[in-house]
Order: sequence, then structure tokens, then C-alpha cells
Amino acid sequence: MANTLFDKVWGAHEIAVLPGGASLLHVDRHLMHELTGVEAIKTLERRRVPIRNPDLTFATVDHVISTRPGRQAGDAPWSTAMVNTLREQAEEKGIRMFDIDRSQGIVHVIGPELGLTLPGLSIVCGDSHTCTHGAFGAISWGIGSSELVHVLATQTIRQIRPRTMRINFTGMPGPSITAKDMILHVIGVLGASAGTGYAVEYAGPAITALDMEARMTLCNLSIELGAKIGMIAPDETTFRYVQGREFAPSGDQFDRAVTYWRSLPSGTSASFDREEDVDVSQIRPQVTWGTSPEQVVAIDGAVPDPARMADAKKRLGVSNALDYMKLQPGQRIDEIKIDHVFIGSCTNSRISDLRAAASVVKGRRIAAGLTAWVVPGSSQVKSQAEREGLHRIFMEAGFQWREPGCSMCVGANGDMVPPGHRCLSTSNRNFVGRQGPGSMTHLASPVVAAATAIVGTIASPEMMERQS
Ligand SMILES: CC(C)[C@H](C(=O)O)[C@@H](O)C(=O)O
Ligand code: SF4
Repeated sequence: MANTLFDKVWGAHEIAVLPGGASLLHVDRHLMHELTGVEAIKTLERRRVPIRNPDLTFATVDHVISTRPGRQAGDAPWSTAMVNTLREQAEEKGIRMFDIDRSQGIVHVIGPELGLTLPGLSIVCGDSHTCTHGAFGAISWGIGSSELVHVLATQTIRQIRPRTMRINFTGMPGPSITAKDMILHVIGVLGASAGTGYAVEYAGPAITALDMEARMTLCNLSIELGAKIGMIAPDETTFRYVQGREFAPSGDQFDRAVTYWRSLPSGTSASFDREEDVDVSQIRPQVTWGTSPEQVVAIDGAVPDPARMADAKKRLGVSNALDYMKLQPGQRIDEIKIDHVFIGSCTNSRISDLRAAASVVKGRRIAAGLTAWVVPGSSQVKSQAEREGLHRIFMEAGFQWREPGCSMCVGANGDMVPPGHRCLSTSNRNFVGRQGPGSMTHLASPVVAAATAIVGTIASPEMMERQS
């Protein structure tokens, strides 16, 4: 039996199988942000335990840092203190920190951008969207606070080996369909807990055709499918992306690395604990209507009607979500009026996302009364966008152009959608209160976000064109 991509990478990191069956794995890269990192380092200090390998921990500030132009730290005393504490800790412990003067950004955007994220590595971070890095063929997952302390102290992690699942994307999606639509559709079809206990590999021609940024968007939502790990086999697209990045191997070492990386993809006879086929050939742009990413429909569809549902539990779930979202059963998606548009987050804040959104917005104005933000994923993305003049396109249309960070994805820094307001967001979670207490979130792709900002009701670029 040929091994899967997951089995090969896992096997290369397994130091021992512990009594009870869990594995002890070596951690190649530990990524850190202020919201979970600061406390972990304080715990180590209290216990007088040194950091085992500070060279393999890489820190940035993203969750609580202000995104206001001219920002230095937080917008509040507590967030400023948290950012400054991480700065002091990094300095003192010899941890490399990507601060606002140097490649700062959302941890899952800067890892790949700096070449820290590579095929075949094990990568952990105290953050559930660490699954993003699986786009490179790494095993990469979010860890909890006690695990974080363990990783800092030992550079290893104890982990129960997940089962393997392959999701085969069949058919090629139409030209206006993005990776965000593909993964939201998969979550809609399989459900938000389908991946629980599995490491998922995404495969098929529709996956191979994606560029690296789109692959990251897709893997980013693995945790919304329930899977801590989501992976895509490394290929020429991956190697081209990695080559020349700051922390990627270079020269001879790059060639040797590529030789190894070519051995990683699942063999043709690899077997998985579970396989699913999902047809993406007919899908339309996807928009969530409820309070879980699985509550998703096509943009030209309608909100479901719980009265038509046979299953009592499902009926209750749907009607609770509709109540919270202040929507009527059967209401058309394109009739939903939006107050806020947020283009950002580790899902969709990379340069290709901003280019796609800017191409929709160019020469137009956002709808009257609507607030629209663009928050680039990193300072590298921001500078690149500014070199291309994208910031001007957004600002001339009435968008706010902010500094990099998580921002309104979770509102940890105070960037929140006001209570009772409805936001079309390019992020990955639409949970109750996710973007602020009483806020309502609809998830969609950057092009849908851009068109929605212009029209004022949920719209695709095609719908926007038809209206003008
Ligand atoms: C705050 C952080 C720990 C959290 C996560 O783990 O994902 C956040 O990034 C999120 O997206 O909800
Ligand atoms: S952008 Fe959102 S999802 Fe991503 S790490 Fe930040 S808070 Fe979490």
C-alpha cells in the first residue's frame, strides 16, 4: 500500500509512539501571535523553563493590533500592553518577530510569504486557522494553550494520529468561481463536522489548477469543515511560489529540497480511511445565510424554509439561525441589504484577492450608507497593492484602506460590526456575534464582497453589471 501525503509527512516527524497510542512529533515551525503567545511565554517564565529552540518560533502581531493608519500598537491600553509585551518577550528570548517595521501581518499570510511555510514540514500555531499552511503539503494545525507551552519547552508535540480523508473535486468550475466558493460548497454538501478526526487531502484537476493563494484560501476553511489538518500535494506551482522567498532554501539546497518534495504526493494506490467526491462543475458563487459556514447557498438562491424540513433538529437549527440573522424563510439572497463590507482576514486578504476585488470596484462608488473596509493581510501585501495603485481604486470608491491585521474578522482589536448591522465578509466564520455582539455575517468571496459594496444588496459582479 502506497502511503498518502499525510502519512509520509507525519512519518517523517514521528519521534515516538507514546504509551496510550499518541505520537510525539517534532515541530519544524512554531508560529506565534500576541493573543495566545504572550500568555504561553509568561507561563514558561513562571515555571522557569527555557524555550527549547527559539530559532524555530516566529512571532507577529495580528489579532489585537490596531489597523488604523499611523498605528503603533493597540487602540486600547490593554491591547497596546499585549503587543508591547510580545515585543519584549521576543527580544529577550531571541524569537524572530515580524513587527510593524518588518513584514508584519496575519500569521497565516506571512508564514507562506516569507518562505517559512514549506512542503513536508510540521507547523503549529496557537490558532485554529493554521490549517492554511497545508496548501503547501505541510502538516499544519492549530494548538491549544497548554500545547503551546509544551511546544515552546520541547519543540515537540503530542498528537493523536488523525484518520485520513480525501476529497476529490470532480469537474472544473466556471471562470467566475473562486476557491472560496469551492470550499464553502464542500462544507455545505458535507457539513461543518464532516472532517472531525480527519486529516483531509484535497485533490483533483480543479485543485491542481489553483494558484498558491487560492489553495491557501481553500485549506484555510478546513477547520470549518471540522478538520484540523487540510492538505494539497506540492507540485510545480508550489515550488515556483516558494523559490526565492526569504526563508526558503536556495541554490543547491533548493534543488535537493524539490527532489524530496516531489516524493511527497500520495501514490496512485494510496488508500484513505474515507473518500468523498464533490462535483464543482455547476457551482455558482456561494454566500452563507446562517450562523455556521455549512449554512450556505448559491448567490442566486434563497434562504431555506424550516417548515419544509422533515428533521426536527435541523428545523430548529435553521429557524434559530434565521432568527439571529433577521431573515425570512425563502427570502432571496440578492435581496438582502448589507451595511458593512469587510475584505480581509487570513482567508482572503492576499494580493490576488485585492486585485480581484479592485477590478470589480474600479471606477465605481460604494452604495450610499454602506461602510466598506479593505484590510490587507500583511505589510508586504499592502505595499504591493499600493505599488499597483489598488489602494487608490478602493479609496476613490469610498472604501477605507487600513493597516494589516485580523481586524473585523473577529474584532479582537475593537474593529467591530455594530450590533444589528449586517456584514458581507471575506473571512471564514459567521458564528453568532463573531464580528461583534449582535452583528450578522454573510461569508463570500472577494469579488462578491466588492460587487455587494457597490450594489448595497448581496451581488456577484455579473449581477452588478446587469444593474448598471
Ligand atoms: C484567537 C484565535 C485563538 C482564534 C483561532 O484559534 O482561530 C482566532 O484566530 C479565530 O479565527 O477565531
Ligand atoms: S484573520 Fe480571522 S480567522 Fe484568521 S487568524 Fe485572524 S482572527 Fe483568526
